[in-house]
Amino acid sequence: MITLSDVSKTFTLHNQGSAVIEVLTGVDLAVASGECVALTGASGAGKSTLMRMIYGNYRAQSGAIRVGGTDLVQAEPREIIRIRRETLGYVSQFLRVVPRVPTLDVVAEPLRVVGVPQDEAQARARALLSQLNIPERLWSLSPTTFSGGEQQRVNIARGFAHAYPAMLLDEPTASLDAANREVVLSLIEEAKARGAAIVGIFHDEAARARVCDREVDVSRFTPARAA
Ligand SMILES: Nc1ncnc2c1ncn2[C@@H]1O[C@H](COP(=O)(O)OP(=O)(O)OP(=O)(O)O)[C@@H](O)[C@H]1O
Repeated sequence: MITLSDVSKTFTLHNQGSAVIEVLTGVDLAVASGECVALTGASGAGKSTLMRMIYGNYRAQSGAIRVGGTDLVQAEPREIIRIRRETLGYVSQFLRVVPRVPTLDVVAEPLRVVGVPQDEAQARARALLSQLNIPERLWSLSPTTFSGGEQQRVNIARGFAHAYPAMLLDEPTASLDAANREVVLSLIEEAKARGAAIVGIFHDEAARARVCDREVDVSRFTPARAA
C-alpha cells in the first residue's frame, strides 16, 4: 500500500552559501495493508522528513514513493491533493484550526469531501467526539478557544473520521491522559483491522509495542557524513 524505493532527500540551505545537507539515502520501505510500521532513530535521524516526503510536503531528490499506486515523487500537486483527500490520512498532535467552523463540521469534513452524506458524516463525527471525551456542549463551537488537549482530541477525531487506506501518525498519543490514549490506541487497532497501512512516529514505547508490527530505524538510511 505504501512503498518507498531507493528514496533520497537533500536540503539546500540557500541562505548559507547553498550548503547541501544529505539527510536520507537509499530508503526502501514497504508497508502492507493492515500493517503498522514505527519509524525510530535518534533525534535528527530523519523520521519527520520521511513522513513529510510520504505526505508529499517534501519532494524526494530521487526514488519513488507509491501510495495506492500513485508515485508521489512525480505527482502533480492536484494529484497529491486527491490522494490526501481519498487515500492518505495524516494525524499529527496539532489541529490547524479553521476559524468559525463548528467542531462537529471540522470532524465531519474529511467525510463530506469524499461525498459521504451530511447526516452520516455528522453521525460518525458525533461518535468520535464522544469516544474522545469532548463534551457535547462544545460540538457547536469552533475549536479555536479549546484547550491544547481538547484541540488534539478534535484533531484525532478528524484524522480517523474517514477510513483512509493509508495513514501517517505523528505522535498521536503524546500528552494524552490514560483514558484518551487508550481510545486512540483502539482507533489505530480498528484502522489496522479494516486494512489501513500505517506509518508512525511514537515516542510512547508502550504504545509502539502494542500497535506496531515492526520498527524501522531510519538512521540506517542516514548517509555517512564526513567528520
Ligand atoms: N526544511 C529543512 N531544511 C533544512 N534541513 C532540514 C529541514 N528539515 C529537516 N532538516 C534536517 O534534516 C535532519 C532530519 O530532521 P528530522 O526532523 O527529519 O529528524 P527527526 O528524526 O524527525 O528528529 P526528531 O526526533 O528530533 O523530531 C536534521 O538534521 C534537520 O536539521
